[in-house]
Amino acid sequence: MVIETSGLSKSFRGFTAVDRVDLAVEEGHVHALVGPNGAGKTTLFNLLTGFLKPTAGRVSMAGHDITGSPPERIARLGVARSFQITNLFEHLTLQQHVELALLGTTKLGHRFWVSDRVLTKFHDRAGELLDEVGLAKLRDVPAGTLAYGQKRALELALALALDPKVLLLDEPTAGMGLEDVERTVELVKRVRTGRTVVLVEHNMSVVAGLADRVTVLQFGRILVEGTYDEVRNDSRVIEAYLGGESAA
Ligand SMILES: Nc1ncnc2c1ncn2[C@@H]1O[C@H](COP(=O)(O)OP(=O)(O)OP(=O)(O)O)[C@@H](O)[C@H]1O
Repeated sequence: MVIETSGLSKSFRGFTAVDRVDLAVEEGHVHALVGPNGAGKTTLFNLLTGFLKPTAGRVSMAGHDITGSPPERIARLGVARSFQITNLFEHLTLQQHVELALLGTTKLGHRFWVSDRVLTKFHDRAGELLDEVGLAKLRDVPAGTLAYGQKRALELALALALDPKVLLLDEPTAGMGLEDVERTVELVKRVRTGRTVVLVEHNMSVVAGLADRVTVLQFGRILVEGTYDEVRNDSRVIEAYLGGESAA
């Protein structure tokens, strides 16, 4: 197992958002976390990446106990995360974004100033990564001019620049139109090779198309786990979603 949690819990002022979760993610799998709004998916994600510290329980990543470790240490173990909320520099080009991400993976990234010559070294690799996410043609435009789906693709390129063993995707298709959703599914299929992917995803056709394994959360707990076909026909899952809708 590349990711394992045991009894993982997170409470906010007495409210338990993640409740004794035992999650096991197999190496090479695309593992989806689904569940109705407020089920605890994002909180669990934040616990896996170190953005939140658990109230109880343990997390291990690639055999290392990372319980309570800061995000930087977890990232150094080969874990990269693509954020739901884009955090790009409007005026930097796509090429510059990826070059800086690549630079960040080296010791040079800690220097305040780096020569153009050094940046040039990353030029080719950045081009390859942009090509991988379908943005090669737009390499010289400022990120601020990109459409929403393209910004998400750029974010993925920035995560891939870290060459992660584990890629965590937080609602990669949120806010996308059908065409971008389909493109993103194809993209994830391409970049999953040699990696483990954990994704939080609301769109069930995306989950169906990508996930080897699905964990359904409800009220912070694991409700059901299995393949997509197993969980989609499970009466508890149907109930959880219908219950969520009627309450909304
Ligand atoms: N920082 C926080 N302080 C207090 N409560 C929080 C905090 N973060 C999350 N919660 C609560 O924990 C519960 C789980 O939230 P979380 O965002 O993890 O759910 P989710 O499954 O990701 O939902 P969604 O699908 O709507 O994104 C919610 O009831 C939320 O209000």
